[in-house]
Amino acid sequence: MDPTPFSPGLRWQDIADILFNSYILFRLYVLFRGTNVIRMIIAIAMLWMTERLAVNMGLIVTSWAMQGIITAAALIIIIVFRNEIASVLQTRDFKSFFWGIPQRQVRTPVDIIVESVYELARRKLGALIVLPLKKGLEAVVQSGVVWQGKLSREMLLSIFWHGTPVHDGATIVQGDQITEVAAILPLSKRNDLPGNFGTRHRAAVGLAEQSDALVIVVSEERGRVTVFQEDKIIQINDNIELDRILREHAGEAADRGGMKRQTMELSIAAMICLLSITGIWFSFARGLETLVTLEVPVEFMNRDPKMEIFSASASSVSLQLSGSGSLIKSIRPDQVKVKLSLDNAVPGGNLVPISRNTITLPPGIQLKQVDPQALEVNLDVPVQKTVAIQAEWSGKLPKELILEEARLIPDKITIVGGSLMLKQIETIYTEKIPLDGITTGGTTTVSLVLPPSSLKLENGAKNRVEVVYKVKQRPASSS
Ligand SMILES: Nc1ncnc2c1ncn2[C@@H]1O[C@H](COP(=O)(O)OP(=O)(O)OP(=O)(O)O)[C@@H](O)[C@H]1O
Repeated sequence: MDPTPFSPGLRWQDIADILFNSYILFRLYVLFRGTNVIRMIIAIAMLWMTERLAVNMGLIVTSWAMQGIITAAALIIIIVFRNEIASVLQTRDFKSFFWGIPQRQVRTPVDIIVESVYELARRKLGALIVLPLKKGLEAVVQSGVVWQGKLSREMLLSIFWHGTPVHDGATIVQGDQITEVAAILPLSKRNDLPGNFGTRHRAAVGLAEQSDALVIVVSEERGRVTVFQEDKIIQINDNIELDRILREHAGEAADRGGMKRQTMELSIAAMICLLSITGIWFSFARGLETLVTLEVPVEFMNRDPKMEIFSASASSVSLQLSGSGSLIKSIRPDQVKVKLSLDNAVPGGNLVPISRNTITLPPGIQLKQVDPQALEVNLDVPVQKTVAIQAEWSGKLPKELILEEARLIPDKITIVGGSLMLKQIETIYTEKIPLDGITTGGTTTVSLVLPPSSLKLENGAKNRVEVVYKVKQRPASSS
């Protein structure tokens, strides 16, 4: 099939690659949407794009600085938002990582809060309850104790009971969950606050000023309930009024998750994920084509177990590969393999071709050239043979002497090699023993010469023989 102009040579694996990674990115977005983490991730993605642009334009210092900022920002995300990340991960079940759209706002059980607040007021237990809306609170609230518990009247009463170690500070309620307790809120610096407002009330005013959260205070001294929203301070007269205000706040939160709005938001997010991954994929897999030559060792497979490889014309081959610069740079040696099958090999010489399907390459890398294109591989059945050893003399004795006798110890040796090779070998020679300079008999120790390197001596046999020789005066008649 002729590939489209947009996607020259795009394989089904490439499409699967893009779709799979886009889906993973989309799932991350779904998990973290609405939190500050996602805003930071988007900021990092934009920095990364700027960095790529700077690299392409050759802006050395900008790209270098961007890289540093990206690394620092990634660390900052993990450190600053560790509670938010933990709370997202802990409140989701395994299935929701891969499927489904978690409701961003589970409706806050207003009646439970109203009932608990009035019970706290009746018992004169001081309380500070925060109901966040859209903005994350990490930047303004000093995190207290992460608390993953379903909201209930009993839970709220026990948190603010004096004997509890976490009764100091604020409790944060998200949807139907208590997510944090003993949190420290920023104190307001306003100087027009009523005289009876101590630090609890001042902390409530401070948070309401700096976020869109609604804060409820139960006064320990007077048992009064006050609600703080933006710069408003609402003295609550009865539970009906509190119920109304909380419902308005919860309704606003739920509205933000309206179906139409949500579908629109998720469709745009899915689109952006798909476009980003496609962009990354193309810049990664289809960047400027780069060539590289690798020397790869050859692996032989499927050899008849009775036979051995006695020699091969090369132990490695040179592969010329092409692909995008980033893919070429990321090749690991274990990803490139040349595996030659010897299942049709016969004893003796075999010409084994190195074709494309004997070479394993990482995805996205193309083979341009192989050198050599075939290997001469010598296989044979290994056998043993005992052969005679002969001394190899070189040079000449002084004129008046002749070699009377030469004895080798041992005079036979067992060698191991391919049956075809051994058929032709009856004698093994010593290395050259120079005759020049010999004037008397003697003994010398010399090595053996094993002609083809594939021949070996039997296990334990020494590669040296002793040569005992005698010389005598040449008879006058033979000179
Ligand atoms: N910055 C803060 N963040 C969260 N909670 C705080 C903060 N400052 C004080 N608190 C809470 O307020 C309590 C002290 O309340 P304090 O009596 O000073 O305030 P108040 O406004 O007079 O309240 P109350 O009417 O209940 O006495 C502390 O024990 C603590 O639980």
